[in-house]
Amino acid sequence: MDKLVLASGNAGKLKELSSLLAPLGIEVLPQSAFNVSEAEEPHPSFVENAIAKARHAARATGLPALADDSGLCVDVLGGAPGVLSARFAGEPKSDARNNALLLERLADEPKRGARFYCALALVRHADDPQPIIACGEWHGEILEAARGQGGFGYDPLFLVPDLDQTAAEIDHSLKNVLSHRGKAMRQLLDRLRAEQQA
Ligand SMILES: O=P(O)(O)OP(=O)(O)OP(=O)(O)OC[C@H]1O[C@@H](n2cnc3c(O)ncnc32)[C@H](O)[C@@H]1O
Ligand SMILES: [Mg+2]
Repeated sequence: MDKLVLASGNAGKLKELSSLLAPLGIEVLPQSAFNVSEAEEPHPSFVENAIAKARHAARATGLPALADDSGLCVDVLGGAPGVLSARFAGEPKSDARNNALLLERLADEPKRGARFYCALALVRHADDPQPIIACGEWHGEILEAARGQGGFGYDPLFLVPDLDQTAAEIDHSLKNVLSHRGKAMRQLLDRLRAEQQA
């Protein structure tokens, strides 16, 4: 494998995924370079949606594809917004409206535990029967007001308790060390390396 398509249209994710993939030393191209349309994400689990997005991009490009399906799961909301995180406040997708709705749902709520979850799926071709799957979680708490300018999505509301900083206040490289996406990607890279050595 000397080339990989990143099956995502999210600029924040693309930036994080590209820097996490740098050690692999292969050419990584966003699906926008091939005009790949947005995939359907109809499934109830992150893993299923990640596989669907990876297959869609591989089918459209003829190249191996890596997809990320991720989201925020809030304990007291029974895991919502979960797989609906990107469209929590409806169409069109808006981080600002999603964050406002999350604050509204948690108004006067003392229990604010939450986690980010990331499922990565890599397919070598569209019908690959053995996708490489890796998942990661990042635990934190939802603040009552946004803090920080970095990151994307729900980062300004996601407090990392040990640091007393939000995911939007820590720098990009520290987020990649701690995050759901960073954890999942390190696992995926280990599996890929093991496969290359086998
Ligand atoms: O499907 P693609 O094209 O990859 O882009 P998307 O933004 O629609 O991505 P998802 O369907 O996986 O939805 C994930 C949403 O979860 C949120 N999210 C995921 N990872 C996050 C992170 O690291 N920081 C903040 N929010 C995150 C953010 O709102 C995303 O839009
Ligand atoms: Mg999506």
